[in-house]
Amino acid sequence: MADPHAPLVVVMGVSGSGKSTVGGLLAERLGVPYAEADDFHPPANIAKMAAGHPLDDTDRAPWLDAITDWITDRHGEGGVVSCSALRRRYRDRLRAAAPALFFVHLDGSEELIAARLTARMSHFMPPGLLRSQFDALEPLGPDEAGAVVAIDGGPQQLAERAYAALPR
Ligand SMILES: Nc1ncnc2c1ncn2[C@@H]1O[C@H](COP(=O)(O)OP(=O)(O)O)[C@@H](O)[C@H]1O
Ligand SMILES: O=C(O)[C@H](O)[C@@H](O)[C@H](O)[C@H](O)COP(=O)(O)O
Repeated sequence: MADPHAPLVVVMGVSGSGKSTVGGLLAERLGVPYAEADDFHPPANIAKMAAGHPLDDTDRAPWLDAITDWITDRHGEGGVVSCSALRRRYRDRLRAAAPALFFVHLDGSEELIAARLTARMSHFMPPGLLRSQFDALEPLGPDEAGAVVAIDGGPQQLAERAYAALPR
């Protein structure tokens, strides 16, 4: 039976902030399924980013729709999805699928994230797009259910910080 208290969490932040790493560990800790937002992009979006161009709202629409469907399916069952969710209106869209959706924003300096991105191997996202991600980023508003987690620390430590930040 569905657990009405099963947490449904979006791990958000700019490219390279650690969403996939921390999201996977958090899902394990919670014992709920994990989804990687990059898997929801149409191939054209991946090609555009790989070619060094930031996505716009039109590109992101089908991607957000697909993530919204995943969240709708997990509503009442719990789950963790990594998704940059940079703009408030993107988060509003995701939240419409599950009003109790909780956002964990992985927050760190551009310098630290650029260093991690540059070291990351075999990924389509060029580090040169990081500035555009910070430009698009709208931090969580005071009326949004969520928490900011600082990314200075190892993956397990950050997953514990994220876990501790979830509503009880
Ligand atoms: N807490 C951390 N400490 C050091 N390196 C990290 C940490 N979290 C993630 N990384 C590394 O930084 C890079 C970006 O992390 P990733 O999870 O892919 O970020 P995102 O999903 O937000 O793009 C990867 O190479 C990952 O192994
Ligand atoms: O909306 C966007 O501009 C993209 O979705 C972007 O935010 C996302 O971060 C990329 O898919 C790169 O993937 P990583 O975040 O895993 O680097």
